Amino acid sequence: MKINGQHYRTIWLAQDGWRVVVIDQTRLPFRFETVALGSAEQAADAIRSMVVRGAPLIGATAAYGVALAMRADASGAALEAALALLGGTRPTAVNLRWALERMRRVLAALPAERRSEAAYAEAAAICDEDVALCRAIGEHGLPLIREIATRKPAGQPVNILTHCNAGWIATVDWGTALAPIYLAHDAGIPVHVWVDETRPRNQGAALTAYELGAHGVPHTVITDNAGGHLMQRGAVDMVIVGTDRTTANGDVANKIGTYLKALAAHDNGVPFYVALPSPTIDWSIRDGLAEIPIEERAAREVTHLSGLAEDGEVRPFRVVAPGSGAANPAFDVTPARLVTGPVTERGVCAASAAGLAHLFPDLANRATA
Ligand SMILES: CSC[C@H]1O[C@H](OP(=O)(O)O)[C@H](O)[C@@H]1O
Repeated sequence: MKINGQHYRTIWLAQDGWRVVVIDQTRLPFRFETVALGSAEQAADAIRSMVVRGAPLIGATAAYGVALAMRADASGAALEAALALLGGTRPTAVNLRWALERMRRVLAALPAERRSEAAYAEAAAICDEDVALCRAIGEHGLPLIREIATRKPAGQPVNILTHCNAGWIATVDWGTALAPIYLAHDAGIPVHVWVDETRPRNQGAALTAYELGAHGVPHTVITDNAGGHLMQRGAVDMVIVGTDRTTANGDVANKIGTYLKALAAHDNGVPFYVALPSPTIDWSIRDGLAEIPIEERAAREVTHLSGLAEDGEVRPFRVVAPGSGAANPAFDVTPARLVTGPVTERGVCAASAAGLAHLFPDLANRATA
């Protein structure tokens, strides 16, 4: 996407042709800073610390992390060590496992001397495919917004609520949940986005608001607890969120708080869509609550907030009573029954095993083969 007229992806090769440059998302929205990753260890640290975040971008960064490892040592042992290191960074987003398994499939079969070049090529392919997948999600989600617009009074915007950040910053480009919104805005359909701040890391207030503002999309940041109130008063026409792992039958793991939005949407008859690129589908599981690992992050992410201090510096502030503990589950699971429809790169379907298998027979069959 564009920032100040310049087009960016979220990950690219440095001019030296081998280090991997990423945007440091922990510094946004107040500082636009990049980091050049030079090793698998640095890539793992970037994922673990959320310098890079978002399921598709985590997968892409891990793929390049393997390429960095192969450039240094292309032995079989080094490959397995890199896969284990990167695979242990964050447990919920299945794109990480998907990308690493794909890198293993390509590289394990090659002689060591060909692995580095092949790894960079495969990581680049994963990135290019992600851009295409996300753009296609935008195309398939656009009619959903357009249809609501036809039922609104002339000039009245379609009010869309989103949670966390599933924009271009969470992917290689375009985003997932925000892709249909960008396309609707660019097509001249009046849209307005209610942006959940998304405690504790404030991906909504810091990243989604930053993205939408840069693209000129009207939006309002709200507290996480305001969404149900707005839905009760008819101020939300649809909800669209991202996902970090969706089961074969449509159960959705996404940022903590998503489930509560789905409950409020269900109670108020508001359509609840999940933007779902196929690498985020875990075909091996069907019970999200029982089988999706939920990341527990540090209590400090709850007890402290990072923000712009009066002196213009970005620093953390304590917002919880000293001595109080904090729990920090980073995701929750929304059962398929609360999901109106996954919006995938192949279309919108029912949130069910049949719905997903109908759109992806090639992937569903491979999983059960
Ligand atoms: C397009 S994936 C975005 C997805 O990732 C976020 O999690 P995190 O910020 O912890 O990486 C959140 O669940 C978003 O919906």
